[in-house]
Amino acid sequence: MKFGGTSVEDAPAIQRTIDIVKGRRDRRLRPVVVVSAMARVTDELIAAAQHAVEGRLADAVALTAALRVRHHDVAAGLVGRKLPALLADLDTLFAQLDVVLGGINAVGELTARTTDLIASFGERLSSLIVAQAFEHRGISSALVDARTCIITDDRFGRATPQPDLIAAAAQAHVLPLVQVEAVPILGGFIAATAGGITTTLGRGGSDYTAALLGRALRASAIEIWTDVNGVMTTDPRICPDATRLRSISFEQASELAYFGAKVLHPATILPAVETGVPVWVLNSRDPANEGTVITAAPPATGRALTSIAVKRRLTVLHVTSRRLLASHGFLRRVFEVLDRHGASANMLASSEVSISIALEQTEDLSSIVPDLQAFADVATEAKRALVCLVGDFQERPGVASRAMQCLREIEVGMISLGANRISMNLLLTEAEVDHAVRLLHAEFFPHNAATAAAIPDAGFAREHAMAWHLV
Ligand SMILES: Nc1ncnc2c1ncn2[C@@H]1O[C@H](COP(=O)(O)OP(=O)(O)O)[C@@H](O)[C@H]1O
Ligand SMILES: N[C@@H](CC(=O)OP(=O)(O)O)C(=O)O
Repeated sequence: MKFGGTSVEDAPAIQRTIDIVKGRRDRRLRPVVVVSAMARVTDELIAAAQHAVEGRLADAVALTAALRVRHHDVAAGLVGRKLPALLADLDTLFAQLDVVLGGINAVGELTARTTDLIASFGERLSSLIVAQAFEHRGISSALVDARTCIITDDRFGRATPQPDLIAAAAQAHVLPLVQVEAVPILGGFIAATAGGITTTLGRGGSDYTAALLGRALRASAIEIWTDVNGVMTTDPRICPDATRLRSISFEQASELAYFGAKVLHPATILPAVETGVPVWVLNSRDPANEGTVITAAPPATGRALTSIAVKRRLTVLHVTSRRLLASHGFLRRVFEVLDRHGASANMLASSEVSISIALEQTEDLSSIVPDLQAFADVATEAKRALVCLVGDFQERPGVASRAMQCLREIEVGMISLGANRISMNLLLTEAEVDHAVRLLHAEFFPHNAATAAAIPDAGFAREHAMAWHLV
């Protein structure tokens, strides 16, 4: 069971989280709990590191002081007499954090490795509080440092998990607790190399931690508890009339997650696909809601589209070969550059002598562009966003033309269709993307509330949610 930042953001949220876990235990299930940092904490830790490296140590320390007050306040609402000991443990972590920030400031350098160390404090703090809060509620639990279980390579910032090492570590550190009916509590997102250096799984990576542990422990379900009723027809922050999907396939959910549906980390699905374990997305503010179940073969919905995702902060590189004809080998050279920088293209369009590539703004563009300019002309367009329409494009051939007709007044910079049977991607400016999503959502989900009620329930949802257990 993974509880995201919003599910542990304050004392009432943590109490709701404990109620949900207790509900599972009352049904004789044996949960393992993964928690994220409290909402917005990871962003603030990274901002503090940025202040420190840019010479503003006072601003960095002011941010950590505010985080300290917030964590103290949350702890005060949860643990009764054990509060002084918990505050002392929290302060030990805050003191370590300030030492690292001081080091960043002194050296004037912030590496990916140090950023991971700084970011790790969010989950280390939240898991400490949550574990104590469980104890205070009389639920036997144990804090497990995720860095002893989630072993990765040393690709700091987005490390790659090592499944065999994770399986062995989870069997050694987590399973014995489950067997004595204690609830293991781990921070998500954080990990370590086999040599013990702190890494992270990339932003939003707590979902991935839960899925990795689920596979390692052969759990019979992975539950992602968040602040919405499940995977929706689009981001409800863009379209408040978005509705919950009762079920969705691994394949479609993975596409949505990769192309920006923040509700799920893109890698979460992989361990579940390998073991065939269902992934549930559930609302910790409304635990009675059935949520969304992600499985290999969900029931058909009869809808043309399943959902619409948005990925922002993209930059397009228009790369044109200087040899106008016979540019044999040109694409190979372009991809070699991307490969060298570990950059992956979110979207591509090509002609004989040119290729347009949408990359995440965070890629190392200041190195990629000069490397391409060694053999090509490069023009860039920043502030682009990708809209990903997910559905069954093979069964419903008219979807693409309907989408384009609907966006006739919006400039679409690139289109990608046909790479698979389940998605179509459109590239727009960031300024127009919300409007475009609202138009598309109104077109494909016109009477959303009414249609949702009319779709037959997956039927197995509630029963299935109650039936999982560790095998
Ligand atoms: N298709 C979608 N379905 C549901 N939520 C979505 C979707 N796309 C984006 N979101 C956003 O994802 C948010 C949940 O993700 P996140 O903020 O990371 O939660 P948590 O803190 O629980 O990990 C929702 O509040 C919603 O705004
Ligand atoms: N705290 C990390 C990991 C995470 O998964 O968070 P959340 O579950 O709140 O998206 C982040 O902000 O990236």
